[in-house]
Amino acid sequence: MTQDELKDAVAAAAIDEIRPWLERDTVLGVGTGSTANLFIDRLAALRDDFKGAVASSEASAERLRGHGIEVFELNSVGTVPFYIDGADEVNAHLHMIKGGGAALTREKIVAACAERFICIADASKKVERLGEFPLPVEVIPMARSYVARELVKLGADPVYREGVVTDNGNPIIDCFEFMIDDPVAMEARLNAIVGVVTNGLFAARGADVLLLGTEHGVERLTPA
Ligand SMILES: O=C(CO)[C@H](O)[C@H](O)COP(=O)(O)O
Repeated sequence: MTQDELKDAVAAAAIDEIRPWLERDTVLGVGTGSTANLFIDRLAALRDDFKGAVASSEASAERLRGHGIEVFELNSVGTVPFYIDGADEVNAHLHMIKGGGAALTREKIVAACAERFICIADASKKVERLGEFPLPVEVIPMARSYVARELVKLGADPVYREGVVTDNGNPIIDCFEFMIDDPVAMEARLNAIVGVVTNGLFAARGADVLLLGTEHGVERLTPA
């Protein structure tokens, strides 16, 4: 199977996971990226079975609306029963690196408001130790150089993501050569650097369920 077929298989599995719980007033949290896009496309068939969605990016909001799914502001919704999103890396504890698509801040906010985070990913995303994928850090523009120097002190090789501005108007720094032994501690450490808006470690609030697309079918994993 191709990677895209594995992504579509987990998108379908996520639909099966949430379908029994959908009610006419349900507002879902929906993530960003190619796997989330496949989920959105499949969600279109159920659009009359739930109320709408909160999106973690302008791109996902536009895709949802394109399918006739109403998009709500998070502030008007409060909590969502499910947040469904992909990941760049995920470990056995269902800690993740996210933000490859630069949507990490809104993803983390919607995830924080979700009763359950369902991570959908193809098998290439499952790792023993997080960090092979460069960790994204969204920063306030004027703090970019300062934050980069602090990241060097922590052992990272920070690289400014040229030409990328987040939906919040901020730049991204990607941390290369930065293997992470304790994702919960490192997430908090990075958050403490002045000028950091969000870092792409989703560990304090990891996923509750991982639907992992493998050659042998979709595996349903919960945190080790
Ligand atoms: O965090 C993300 C976007 O900011 C995505 O979830 C992550 O990059 C995975 O993307 P894809 O499903 O395209 O592999």
